[in-house]
Amino acid sequence: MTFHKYHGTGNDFVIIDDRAMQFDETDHARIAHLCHRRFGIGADGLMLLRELTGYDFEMVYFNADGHPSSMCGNGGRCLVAFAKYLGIVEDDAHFLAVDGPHDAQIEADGTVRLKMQDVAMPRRASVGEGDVFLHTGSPHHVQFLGPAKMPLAELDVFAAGQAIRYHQAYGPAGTNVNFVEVPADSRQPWSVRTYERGVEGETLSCGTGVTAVALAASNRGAASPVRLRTPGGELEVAFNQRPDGGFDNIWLSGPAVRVFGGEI
Ligand SMILES: N[C@H](CCC[C@H](N)C(=O)O)C(=O)O
Repeated sequence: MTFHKYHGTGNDFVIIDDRAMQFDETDHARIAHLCHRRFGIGADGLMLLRELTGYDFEMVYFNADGHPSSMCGNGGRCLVAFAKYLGIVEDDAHFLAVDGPHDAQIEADGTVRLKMQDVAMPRRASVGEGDVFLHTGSPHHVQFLGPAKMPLAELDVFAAGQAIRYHQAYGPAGTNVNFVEVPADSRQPWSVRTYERGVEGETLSCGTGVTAVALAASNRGAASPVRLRTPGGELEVAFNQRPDGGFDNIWLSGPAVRVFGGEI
């Protein structure tokens, strides 16, 4: 069976064209093995592209722990790029993911723009002074590091992220955790580092995470489109804020790169 390795600003994935429905999605141990950084191919997640009536394709997503999870923004962008690589789509895509339908556009330079589901108004997080929580297809806790706090580059994201991810306030499902450095000028990129649930560590970027950060930053002076700087590269989030404080017409944009392929 052929696999394809993609990354979107360093958030990386094993992708399989499973239109023939050959892959056993219940074999969580095998998925975790394929994502293992030493004993497998290595990835933050694995995705299956499958056929579905009424859509160009269906996105089936698993975290590196081998279990299915909520929406993956960078994964969705990579799967659209893969669908073009397969010749399934040209420059527009309409697919179904775990959180519902998504539209996407592929620009001439390869940038993939992914429309996200509407997002409710951010709510005060029940852990962390001043922290907020949003669900952007995946659950995200957002902590803005004020000037008095440690610089983002020096933060122990694993320890700080793990403590919030497993905090009782988030129950057994937990959450992803994003730490944000507020730029002096809100038009500059907002720097983000993310601890990802289901990877159980820091990823080089997180698409639904930077989406949560951009929307939360809109209440701190950021205006659409917001540029987000992650250790894996730069992403952009455009959005409309509704009168009720929620958000719609949300687009996550950035690169999606095919790295290599092989057989498993
Ligand atoms: N780990 C996330 C799913 C992947 C999110 C991330 N890779 C993205 O790009 O949105 C979760 O279990 O909620």
